[in-house]
Amino acid sequence: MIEIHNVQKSFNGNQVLKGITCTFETGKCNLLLGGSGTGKSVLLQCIVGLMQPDIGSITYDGSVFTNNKVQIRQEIRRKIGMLFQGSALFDSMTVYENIEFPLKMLTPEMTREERRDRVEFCLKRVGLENAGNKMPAEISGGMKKRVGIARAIAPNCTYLFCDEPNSGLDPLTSLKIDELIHEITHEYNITTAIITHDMNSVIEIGDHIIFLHKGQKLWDGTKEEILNAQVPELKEFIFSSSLVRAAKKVDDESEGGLAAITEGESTSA
Ligand SMILES: Nc1ncnc2c1ncn2[C@@H]1O[C@H](COP(=O)(O)OP(=O)(O)OP(=O)(O)O)[C@@H](O)[C@H]1O
Repeated sequence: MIEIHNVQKSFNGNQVLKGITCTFETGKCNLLLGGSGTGKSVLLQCIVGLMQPDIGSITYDGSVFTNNKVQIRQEIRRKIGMLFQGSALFDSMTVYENIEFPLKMLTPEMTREERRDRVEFCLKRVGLENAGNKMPAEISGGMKKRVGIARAIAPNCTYLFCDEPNSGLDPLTSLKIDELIHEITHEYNITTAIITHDMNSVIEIGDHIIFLHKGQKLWDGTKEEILNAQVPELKEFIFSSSLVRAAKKVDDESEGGLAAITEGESTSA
């Protein structure tokens, strides 16, 4: 579990994070939801140590991360896997080499054969067992995300951070990437945090959702609870989604629209 307590961050007098307190639960997809400019990326950067909060604390499974000794921060960092928005693969390396890269960096004690077994396992787990020799330029956006996921989990990460994993993908590919992240999270009991403003993802994989608005946490709960949340800013955000509006229309006209979605029946599409 990652515990975030009263995290504040300002830039030149502009307070971007106004005292965020929340938890990312173990073995769950924790979604950081909110509109543009609400501070999701800044919060994520503070959590992984790319940025220092002005005030507040971040604790990983009981180990304090903020302002702790370099060695302890490095130990925590080694357990973090990142899936970047644009996948951020190394263009000059093959898919195999991209996935092997963090193993070489983080686990120098592994033999070449052990690395090969791990890379092949991860490639298989993300459904790319035949793509190891391809270059990033030769594969689709969805495949690149899969490689990014394989690279993130290769060193057996305990924590997985995904920055808008669906950006640039068509709806069906987005759904498959969401499902893959969700499966891996539950299978390996990873604490996963996902930045998103996609209501589809909320409905598909939102085990725990944290809604940010103007640098504040206004609500958190599950995907089953979110449609009944009585927070005006959250309601406005939810019903700005055309998917939810369409489902509500069905709900109003008959039975089962929104309920059907929250029960996951939309995945059959
Ligand atoms: N390094 C920085 N220096 C100054 N201001 C920054 C910096 N990083 C972020 N900001 C500001 O912080 C605010 C929140 O930005 P952030 O990127 O966290 O939003 P977001 O919720 O992730 O938005 P989006 O969904 O559009 O990516 C913005 O006003 C942004 O301009």
